[in-house]
Amino acid sequence: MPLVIPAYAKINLCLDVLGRRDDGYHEVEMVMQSISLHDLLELSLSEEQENNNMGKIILTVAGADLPVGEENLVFRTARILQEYTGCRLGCSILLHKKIPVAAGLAGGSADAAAALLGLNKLWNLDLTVAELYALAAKIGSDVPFCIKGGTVLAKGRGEQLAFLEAAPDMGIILVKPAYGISTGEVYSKLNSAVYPQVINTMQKKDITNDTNDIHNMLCLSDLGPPVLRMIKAIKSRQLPAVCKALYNILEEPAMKMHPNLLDIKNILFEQGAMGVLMSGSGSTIFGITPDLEAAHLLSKGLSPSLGSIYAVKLQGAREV
Ligand SMILES: C[C@](O)(CO)[C@H](O)COP(=O)(O)OP(=O)(O)OC[C@H]1O[C@@H](n2ccc(N)nc2=O)[C@H](O)[C@@H]1O
Ligand SMILES: Nc1ncnc2c1ncn2[C@@H]1O[C@H](COP(=O)(O)OP(=O)(O)OP(=O)(O)O)[C@@H](O)[C@H]1O
Repeated sequence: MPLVIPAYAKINLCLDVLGRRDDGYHEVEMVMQSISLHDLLELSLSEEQENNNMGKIILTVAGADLPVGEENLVFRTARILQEYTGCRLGCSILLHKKIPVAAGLAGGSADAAAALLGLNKLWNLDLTVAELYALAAKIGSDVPFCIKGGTVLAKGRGEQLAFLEAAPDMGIILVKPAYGISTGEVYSKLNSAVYPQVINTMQKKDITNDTNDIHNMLCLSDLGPPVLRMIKAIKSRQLPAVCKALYNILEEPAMKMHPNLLDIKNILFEQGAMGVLMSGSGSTIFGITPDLEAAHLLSKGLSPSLGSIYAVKLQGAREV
């Protein structure tokens, strides 16, 4: 029997950029939220070997036209785990892709996190949660969040996490236009005049994801107004307050690249969404409804010409 691990997509309820960093990334403050839309990874042991006696990594993708070698984050994650642990076992992974690609929904990152969790079990690696987080951060900025998911404050380049209380229940409608957007390109279009100072990452305290640091980050740090507003709104458990606090600084550069994103946003509002925002670096626009049923109902009023449409609910954090 293969080991089956779900890989949940995310939306960003709030995404603020504080500055440019000297390592090519941007310093961010975000509130991230897992949603029920997910890929599935089916993992089993493989006896096949490479020429150098390393176990072969065999990846098959169903449901999307994606590379199955080093360019795929799942393959790369398996290779990184072999290198880090010296494990010589191989694996066969079947990736059922449901999360649209280059959509701002962290599809590849979710798959990488699921591969970390799955291979840790399949290969009996006994890696600690702290080790999993450190490896996740090497793979991509969104990967650490995808390990547990839930409702999370993320800082740094996205890898420093503080787990928040669950957001109030809501339905989510996702509209993913036919085109995808490159994350790097959207970040690079942020007006550098707004971020004249480059942050020296060597001087930054290396915050790990252990509970004490998480506590410190929430209590002591001077969070910017957008994430503070969202955290307060979540605490209040009032959905209209959450909708009012939705914020994504990457919307403007993404909408300059693709003006039709603004049309989608307006259509979702017209159709009765309580709040609407672009997720991550796009291209998905999400709308908030009181519950899943309302999201399904709203989706029926949307033209399929807008793109792929999904009605989903929130997903809580998983036990790791
Ligand atoms: C837009 C978000 O999805 C919001 O959650 C993330 O910030 C992006 O996370 P991701 O896709 O895992 O990003 P990565 O694969 O680490 O980086 C892709 C590219 O995005 C840009 N990037 C990413 C994260 C960040 N904090 N600053 C950046 O400038 C960099 O140019 C980087 O080369
Ligand atoms: N397993 C994977 N699933 C999806 N994309 C992958 C995967 N592995 C590699 N990629 C590549 O990663 C790129 C970004 O895809 P992904 O779907 O993760 O973007 P995204 O949802 O915008 O990510 P994020 O929200 O983290 O910025 C694509 O160009 C794709 O070819």
